[in-house]
Amino acid sequence: IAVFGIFLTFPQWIFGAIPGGFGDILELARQQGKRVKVVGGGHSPSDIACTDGFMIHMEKSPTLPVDKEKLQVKVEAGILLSELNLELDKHGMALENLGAVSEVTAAGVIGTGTHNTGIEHGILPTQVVALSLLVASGEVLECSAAVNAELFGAARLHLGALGVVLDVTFQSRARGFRLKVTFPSTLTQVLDELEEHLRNSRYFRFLWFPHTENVRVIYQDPTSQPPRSSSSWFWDYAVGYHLLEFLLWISTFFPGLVVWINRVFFRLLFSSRQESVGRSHRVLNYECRFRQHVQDWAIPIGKTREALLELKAALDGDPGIGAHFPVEIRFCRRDQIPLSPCFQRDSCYINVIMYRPYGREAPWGRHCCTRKDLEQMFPEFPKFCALREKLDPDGTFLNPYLEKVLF
Ligand SMILES: Cc1cc2nc3c(=O)[nH]c(=O)nc-3n(C[C@H](O)[C@H](O)[C@H](O)COP(=O)(O)OP(=O)(O)OC[C@H]3O[C@@H](n4cnc5c(N)ncnc54)[C@H](O)[C@@H]3O)c2cc1C
Ligand SMILES: O=C1O[C@H]([C@@H](O)CO)C(O)=C1O
Repeated sequence: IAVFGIFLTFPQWIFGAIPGGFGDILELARQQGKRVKVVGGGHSPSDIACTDGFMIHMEKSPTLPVDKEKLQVKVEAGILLSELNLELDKHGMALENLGAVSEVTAAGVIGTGTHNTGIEHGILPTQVVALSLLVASGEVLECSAAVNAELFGAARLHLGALGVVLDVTFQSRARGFRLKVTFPSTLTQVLDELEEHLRNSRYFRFLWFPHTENVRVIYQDPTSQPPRSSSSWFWDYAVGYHLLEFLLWISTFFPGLVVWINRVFFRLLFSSRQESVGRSHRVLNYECRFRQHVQDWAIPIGKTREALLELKAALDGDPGIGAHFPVEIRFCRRDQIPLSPCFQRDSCYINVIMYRPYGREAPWGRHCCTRKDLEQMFPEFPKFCALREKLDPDGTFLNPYLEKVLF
């Protein structure tokens, strides 16, 4: 938490009652030469939301109007998706897609471009149809495809760099159930059958178990079937969480154990076909277990086979590396959001994890992308930077992370 920061936990409506609201904070920060960051659920596995200036935290915000005709809902920026899921459920609605966890906020998920999987679906920011943004000048700008369209595009994946998102309007869908089907395969087979899997399921992803050929295929599509569960506390938690954490902790002293953990746990927990039916948001969210480092890379979908076989060869070629399972492979449809990893191309996401059993540090590298790299990866990056500089010439919303990595 910032040393000099003011940790403001008032929901926006309190600030709305104070003349100027968040605008006063910007003014105060300006007078004290401080910068301002907004934190959502604090779930980004990086320093992107950190600051030594003022930190604004909006929470427990009520939802605003639901448009049942258009199936749209306007929410305050700080609402957790876990709260929104329940609110929408009351209205017979649900978000089209969600990341692995819902303890994240409406403005946070468009801060970093949260995604799940589904080649017919984009990343979560593509579900946003409007938002309002308090910019450094103190002005509140309404943004949508029709109003301030260029800023709307940039603000749908804003990195916390454009201002304070005050509210977000999501396009949702009718609520329903999803059938989750999981079954074993091999890396070679799933890569050979990739097109077929992408046709078989609109929400297809798979988990590869490093140092093995083993893969767990997952389909999680809407269904009219009634709810049924396949979970078992013993296998999912006693073995799949607590025993795994203990064995990974042992492996921090004996790294050669990781290969065996990947093999044995695949056999124990992931080598049979399973089916279950649950509420959409419950199936899309999943158990992420204990503390971990994560890096999620997006590549052109056509490079999926090449990238994974290269990753496998690198691991097989270096017996000193013990890579934890799973490497999670997901797919998202192209979009027109300037800083989206799916900008104008269908993408494959490769999510690499390294658990930290009982908090014990694990060997982990940070991504080393610089502005130069990002200008190559994101054609619209210079335009985003120019827009950011125009809106916030004094860098009020910057922090060391954004300056090091982006600007
Ligand atoms: C267990 C776990 C599982 C995850 N699973 C997935 C997954 O499946 N897919 C995926 O893509 N990601 C996943 N993530 C990453 C997560 O979805 C993103 O990091 C997301 O941005 C976190 O949302 P948050 O509300 O916690 O935002 P924070 O981390 O608090 O902030 C994210 C960014 O948004 C900015 N911000 C937040 N609120 C505002 C606001 N009101 N105005 C302006 N800027 C704001 C912050 O300054 C920061 O730059 C996971 C993370 C964890 C910890
Ligand atoms: O950051 C992330 O964390 C989860 C998962 O790796 C947690 O175990 C996920 O899918 C992300 O993109």
